[in-house]
Amino acid sequence: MSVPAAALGSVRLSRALQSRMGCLRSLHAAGSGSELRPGASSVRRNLDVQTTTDTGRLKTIDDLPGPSMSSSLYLMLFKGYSEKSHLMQVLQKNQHGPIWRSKYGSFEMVNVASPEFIAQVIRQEGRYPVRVDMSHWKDYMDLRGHDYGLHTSSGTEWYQIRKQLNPKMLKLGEVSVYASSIQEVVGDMLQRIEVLRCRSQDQATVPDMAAELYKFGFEAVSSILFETRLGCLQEDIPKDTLRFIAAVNTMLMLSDAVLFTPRWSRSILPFWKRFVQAWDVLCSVGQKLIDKRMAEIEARVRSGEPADGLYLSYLLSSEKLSRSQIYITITELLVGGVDTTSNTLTWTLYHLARDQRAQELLYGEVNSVCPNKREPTTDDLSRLPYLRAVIKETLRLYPVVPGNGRYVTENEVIVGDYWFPKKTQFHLCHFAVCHDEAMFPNPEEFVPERWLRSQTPGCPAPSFDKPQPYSYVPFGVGVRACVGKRVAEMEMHFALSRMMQHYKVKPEKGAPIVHPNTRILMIPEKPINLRFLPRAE
Ligand code: HEM
Repeated sequence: MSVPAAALGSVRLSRALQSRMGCLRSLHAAGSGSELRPGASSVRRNLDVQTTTDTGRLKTIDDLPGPSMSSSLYLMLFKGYSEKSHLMQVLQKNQHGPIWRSKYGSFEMVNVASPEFIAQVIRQEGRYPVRVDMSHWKDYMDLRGHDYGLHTSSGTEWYQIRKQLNPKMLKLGEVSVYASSIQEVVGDMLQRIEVLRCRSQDQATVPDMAAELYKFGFEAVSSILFETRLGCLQEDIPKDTLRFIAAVNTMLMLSDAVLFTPRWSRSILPFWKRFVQAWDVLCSVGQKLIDKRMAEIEARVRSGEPADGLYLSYLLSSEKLSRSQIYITITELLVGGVDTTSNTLTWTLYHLARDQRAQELLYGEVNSVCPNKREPTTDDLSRLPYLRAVIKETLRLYPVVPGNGRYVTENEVIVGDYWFPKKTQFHLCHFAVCHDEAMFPNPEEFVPERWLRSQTPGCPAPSFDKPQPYSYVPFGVGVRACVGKRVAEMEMHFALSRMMQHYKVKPEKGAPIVHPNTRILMIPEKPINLRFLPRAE
């Protein structure tokens, strides 16, 4: 399953993007050509960027290099890049340099693939940044009279929601209240791994780890957002939970198809109808869970008991968001928070299984901080630098959202010696930067040590320079960066440390090398089966 490009801001050079050109409204103000080319000095005022040109004049989008539409289509249709848009970033950066233009009919976008240029876009993104138009999600919300949530809203409306969510999602001290819920889910996942491996022929292999970790991701984030357990990790998953999972899947799967096809075709083609049905299930199950929790809180308050709770209780009790804003916000948080963490964990295990040296270093570190398989606490996590480095390195190799977007509406933007009018769509090519030899030596190798700043027992002394700012932004950057970052990290850190305590992970015999495909998120191109060998008590 994948999260829609627009939802996570992944503006891909792919089939999705070509098709999107018909759906996104024209991104440039009329006449963005040479008649708008300003003198450098007038535009540089108020802009926090350093730009110089030989002529003293800034260039425009028309001066940018870039592939023709036909050559991009050729790469995608005949050269196998349709699911490898992350590699297309690298290819086109090598061909055109760190800034280039892509044109698909009337849809244009500016790709930037250096830390400096990403920084320049972000510094000029404005107070209320927008990733990309989410018109198809908004159409659904409008159809049903729902409010817009975090992904869909913009301007002050987005800011009003985001302001309420940040304190309980991004403050380290605050997110530690979710630790026990996450640990409970991790415990269930370990039990499931045990059942699956014992059931396998060799008493070790768990097939398709991505699918198993998806269930973990769904359960973990739901346990925080809905303050309830959905049973995703049970042998018999409850019917309503299956409907819920299927609805998230269908909605995301159809999201691009709905965006690709013109509005007039919605009554003829099946996509829109099924998209609406999926959203309806998603919203109704979500709403049912929220209402149930609300009734429980009210009953506790009536009987004089404290209404302690996690995230939902906080939102409900703060009364800063309307009930309908809460419904949609929680649902959108869920949509953003499942396969991002589960795919990252899958890639982490894939690499550790193939790199026993790194796995043993990690095991040694976890074991020294939490001996005898003691469950790590949030305090322990701060004493596990190698654990954090392993996750960081995985997100460098496989930034699960490989390209981010900024549709800058508030400002004109200067990048390098180019000037862009308001309403320019930028594509921040994070994957290309993370795989740039100049930023990260031996970029294709899995080297967690490059993230260590102090000596870790058993590890070589750190010999890597601190990464350049903006060269590593897997959670996005700026005020619109991922709101679930801290929760995601906690989930991944607890899950990985406890898996290491209990098992040595190895690849299946003769396991193939698995490369990523980008279907909006970077997912394994084929199932990853792993052997779990219990560690001695
Ligand atoms: C490995 C895990 C994750 C990664 C790599 C990731 C990455 C991202 C990225 C790149 C963005 C776009 C940020 C930008 O535009 O600058 C984003 C946005 C978002 N993410 Fe995550 N994410 C992860 C986990 C989560 C989780 C667990 C949740 C929910 C609990 C979540 C909820 C969201 C939401 C709601 C947004 C939109 C924020 C807004 O528009 O204000 N993400 N994420």
